[in-house]
Amino acid sequence: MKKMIIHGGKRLSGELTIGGAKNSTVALIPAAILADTPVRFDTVPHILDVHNLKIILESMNVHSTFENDVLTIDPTHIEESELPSHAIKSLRASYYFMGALLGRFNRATVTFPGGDNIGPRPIDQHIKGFKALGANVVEKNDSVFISTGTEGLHGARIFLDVVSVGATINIILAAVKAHGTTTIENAAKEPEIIDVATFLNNMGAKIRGAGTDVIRIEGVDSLRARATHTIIPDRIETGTYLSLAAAIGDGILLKNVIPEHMESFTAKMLEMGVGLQINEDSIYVPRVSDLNPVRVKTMTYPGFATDLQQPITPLLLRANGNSVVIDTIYPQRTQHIAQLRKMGADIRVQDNLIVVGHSSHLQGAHVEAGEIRSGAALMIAGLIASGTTEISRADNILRGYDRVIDKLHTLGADVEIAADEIRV
Ligand SMILES: CC(=O)N[C@H]1[C@@H](OP(=O)(O)OP(=O)(O)OC[C@H]2O[C@@H](n3ccc(=O)[nH]c3=O)[C@H](O)[C@@H]2O)O[C@H](CO)[C@@H](O)[C@@H]1O
Ligand SMILES: C=C(OP(=O)(O)O)C(=O)O
Repeated sequence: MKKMIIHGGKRLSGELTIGGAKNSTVALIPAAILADTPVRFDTVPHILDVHNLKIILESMNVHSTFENDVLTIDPTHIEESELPSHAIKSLRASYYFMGALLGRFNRATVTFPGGDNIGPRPIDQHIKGFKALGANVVEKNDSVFISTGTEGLHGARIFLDVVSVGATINIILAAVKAHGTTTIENAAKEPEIIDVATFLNNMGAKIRGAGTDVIRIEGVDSLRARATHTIIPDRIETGTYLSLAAAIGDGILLKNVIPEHMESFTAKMLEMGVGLQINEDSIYVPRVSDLNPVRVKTMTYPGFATDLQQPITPLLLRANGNSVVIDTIYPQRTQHIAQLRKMGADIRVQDNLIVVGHSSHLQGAHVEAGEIRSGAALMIAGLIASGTTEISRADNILRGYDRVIDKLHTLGADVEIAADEIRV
């Protein structure tokens, strides 16, 4: 494990370019094994999740190369094999190998995924979808065994009881080569789902309605890549830097942004009084003086993303009054609270709400990144704080933030990654 060391209190300025979306990338890489040709992705983020997905691919004799933001994957010699449980456990999205292997081989054995510790994360809707497509699913000894008879998967109508990004994508991956038509109702609408559907459609898949709550998939026999797929910009990385820029910036320009994906977040910042300049594919954040407190309630897309409730918190600490945060997706996603309090933040849980009060001074401290987005919140708080902040378990940040140290240096931050002390 690594630690992030921040010497805070410096105003930051300049410009940076947002990377490809982590939550698209971690679905696109498993989706690549459905292809009968090599595939290429551009603007791939340099994150630990990609590194671990490459290890999983390699275990199946799927070679990949990653150079200059371009990831090339050759699944033409894929072999069924036992997937490395350490890599599978390192990220949540390894569950996409269930749908992708099922689509490719009509069977899959995958260890239960790992990922962020943000409260219960069942996968019952994924399993319900696989079963509806005709698969037999057995959960045993921390693994999920999925198989079909010789006839393979067939199309089905699936109504999701819970709106789930992962279940929606996993069912698409399984259904894309199934016999007949699959309909997913009450599907999730996140932009990353459209990105995955676009990639598959450009290879010959027939997926309609991605981005709405009804998705129709007509199964096809073969998928062949014809062009490089450019991954959409990461809206969570964008929101994190927007928060950082408003909290401690003297003028910061974020490039490679899709402003339509950011509306719930930018609307909240405008409500706070941040004079954002929103352009076609960039957003400029000027220096901010007074900030209004706001209420943040996380919802499925296009609502305010759960993955941004922690990154916006350091900005809420600067508002002139009490803000309130309610996470309806992951109510237990509160690891940042105790850590921010160590830095002198006025943040507490009250009647199931997170109340964030005005905190005029933050002091550097030893804190722990229990998960990716609490890590992002601590990183911003550390940049604001006087003195030195050491964030242990910083791998949780590196898991999903593209070249974060380089990007912070571009803005003038004093930050580095170091090996954490060995624990016995
Ligand atoms: C790799 C990836 O894309 N991760 C994102 C994805 O996670 P992930 O796809 O795992 O999250 P889901 O959209 O599935 O979860 C949404 C809600 O549904 C519940 N649920 C989900 C599946 C299921 O079978 N049963 C069930 O009850 C979950 O507990 C949660 O309360 O969407 C989350 C919600 O936007 C984000 O925080 C994650 O960053
Ligand atoms: C929860 C997240 O990631 P994952 O689903 O990969 O654990 C996140 O990106 O905030």
